[in-house]
Amino acid sequence: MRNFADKLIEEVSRKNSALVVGLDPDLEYFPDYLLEDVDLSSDESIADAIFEFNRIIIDAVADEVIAVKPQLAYYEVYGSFGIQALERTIAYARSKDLIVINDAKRGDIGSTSAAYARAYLGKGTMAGDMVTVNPFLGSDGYMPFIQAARDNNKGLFLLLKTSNPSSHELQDLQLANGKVLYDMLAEEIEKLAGDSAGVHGYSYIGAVVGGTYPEEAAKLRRALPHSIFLVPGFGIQGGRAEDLSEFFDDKGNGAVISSSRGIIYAYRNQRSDWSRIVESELIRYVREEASTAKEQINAVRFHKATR
Ligand SMILES: O=c1ccn([C@@H]2O[C@H](COP(=O)(O)O)[C@@H](O)[C@H]2O)c(=O)[nH]1
Repeated sequence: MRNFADKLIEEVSRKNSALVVGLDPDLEYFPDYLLEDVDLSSDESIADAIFEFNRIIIDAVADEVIAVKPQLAYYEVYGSFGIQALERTIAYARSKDLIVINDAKRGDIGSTSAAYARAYLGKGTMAGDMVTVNPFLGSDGYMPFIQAARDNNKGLFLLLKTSNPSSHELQDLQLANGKVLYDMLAEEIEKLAGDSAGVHGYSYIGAVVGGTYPEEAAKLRRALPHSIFLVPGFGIQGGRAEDLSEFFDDKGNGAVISSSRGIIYAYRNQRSDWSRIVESELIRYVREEASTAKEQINAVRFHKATR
């Protein structure tokens, strides 16, 4: 049966891109022209600037990426106006035929997870197509997301091996049965994903695997043949393009690579006077960076496929 992973894989193929752009809007890195008329004491005014920034980024990269990944923290910080900026961003991305992955990292006791799942995988204005889920409360914490994804033909990514430097502190813990925690979780995910594979062989139940951990990714790729990996950590966090082949399968499928700051603030690496750039320059730097990232990813994804 077709599922959301099929749609994701077909979009990667249609656009020849496995790149996701993260929308982590931070005023500190906005060019001056975007802040000229902003009242920095007003969350409403800031939220308008955030949406405007996102709109420009989406227009700049829409042909180069398959999805946007709003990081919810950057919207929640501005309260209800921030949430409105998120809702407008989601609607705008959808109008450009982009998949929306809400990076929410939600997870709670079952009843609360069910409410989160309705919010992010239901039909409301904050709902995207996929959501990141924290599975560390156990199966009653993540099953409501799986049910909601199945019922609404959407998808999710369970945190498995995250990109941050201290992810080993808990995720790599050796258990009494001799297994490592993330390997154990991978076994649980595969039981669910193996039963819900779509026509391209992948489930709508994916996993987050950090681009900073290619060795672990190689092992997890074998353990999870039915789960698409959402791979953050590429670029600014140190994940290297040449290591990304470990995240893909032999057909060049099975992973989407996310980059936030490296793309949306690309102008900061190009110009020491970046704060003074005008809109046409912002668009050019961001588009060029997205195009470069897409090509770098394609080089390794297809390299593995033909090896
Ligand atoms: O393991 C994880 C899970 C999520 N993230 C999120 O992705 C972006 C990364 O931003 P960059 O600017 O590309 O470093 C950010 O929103 C994180 O919260 C992650 O980095 N690692």
